[in-house]
Amino acid sequence: MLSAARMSLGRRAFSSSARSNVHVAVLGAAGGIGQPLSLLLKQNPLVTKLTLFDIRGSPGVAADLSHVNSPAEVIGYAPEQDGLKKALKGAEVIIIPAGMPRKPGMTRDDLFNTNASIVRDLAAAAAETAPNARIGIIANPVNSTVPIVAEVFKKAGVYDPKRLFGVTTLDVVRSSTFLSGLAGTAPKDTDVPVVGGHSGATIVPILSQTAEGKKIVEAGGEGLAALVKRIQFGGDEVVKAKDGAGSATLSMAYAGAEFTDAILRALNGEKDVTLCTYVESPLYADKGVTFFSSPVTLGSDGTVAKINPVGALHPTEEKLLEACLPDLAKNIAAGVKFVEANPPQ
Ligand SMILES: NC(=O)C1=CN([C@@H]2O[C@H](COP(=O)(O)OP(=O)(O)OC[C@H]3O[C@@H](n4cnc5c(N)ncnc54)[C@H](O)[C@@H]3O)[C@@H](O)[C@H]2O)C=CC1
Ligand SMILES: O=C([O-])CC(=O)C(=O)O
Repeated sequence: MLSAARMSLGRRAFSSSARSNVHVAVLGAAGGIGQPLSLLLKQNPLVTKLTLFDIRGSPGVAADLSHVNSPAEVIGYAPEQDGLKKALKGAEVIIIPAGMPRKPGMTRDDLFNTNASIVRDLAAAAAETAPNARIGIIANPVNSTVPIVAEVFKKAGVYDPKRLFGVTTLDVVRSSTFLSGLAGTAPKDTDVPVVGGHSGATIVPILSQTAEGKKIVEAGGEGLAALVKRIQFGGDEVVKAKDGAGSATLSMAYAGAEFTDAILRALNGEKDVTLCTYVESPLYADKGVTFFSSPVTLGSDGTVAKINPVGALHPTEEKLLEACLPDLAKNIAAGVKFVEANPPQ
């Protein structure tokens, strides 16, 4: 079993010996997630340069953020005059929240038609201009958009699976919040690994691997079912409450900042930084699930060093995992097929 530090939540270790040259690019920076995420990254002392790109509004967001008195230089680029390339040039970490959010009644897969091509085109630009960057994909449906980026990078001949991540941190954040709320524990001490993918039944919280969660799993019944459902459908809860105005933005920005911070900390020399993230994975590849989220340990270059297995599961969690795999395999295949049929121009 892995240590409780696996999700790295609430454990910001800002070192005074921070590497002084980490350039982070945010694509989709003027959106509901992009703006607060960029604000949180501007506050991170491990970031020294922050470039913001969006099809609209990023120069304004950058001007605003540049008045915050933290070290990171912030520059916003519009699509004109090769703005995307300029935003990507020299980027070591690229975070992509560009894309349409859900409205009530939609599934994440309903976003595929719009977001697949947005992510494909941004990935093609990244493959050309910043092929060695670490890339975190927030845009939904994550289960498919991450394989899309992989296929685009393969076509460009620059794919390194160790550098590509799907951001599933919000599922870990939600699990920590919901479980600690029930157990009366401190959220920062309540780390729940969440494995699988990022939509409905593909989200598999492993509650039994925490002391508080184990009690709930062993008690079973409606209490367990309600907690698992809330974690798996936390996104729907926000979509419904926002009533047509989008999906989770602030909690996602927080989660995206935590995800990015994990990469920055690994780059800054912190050892054994481990977090659940959706990566190309051998764990269930024999079932067609070539991408899977499990606890991943980062190396000193902020890339995947070790993909850890899911660990011991309670029988109810084994069932959740069984239900996850076929859906995930379909979502991955859809992403691969999309790039085959619609290669980047
Ligand atoms: N991974 C996760 O856990 C989560 C993922 N999401 C997803 O994140 C995405 C963004 O959500 P929001 O920020 O709420 O949406 P939003 O609509 O507020 O912002 C999206 C931004 O992307 C920009 N954009 C669109 N096409 C672009 C392109 N080709 N290049 C650059 N920028 C482009 C838009 O101009 C807009 O500013 C959605 O797909 C949503 O489903 C949302 C919450 C959690
Ligand atoms: O639910 C959505 O569409 C946005 C999302 O991925 C989440 O909040 O987990």
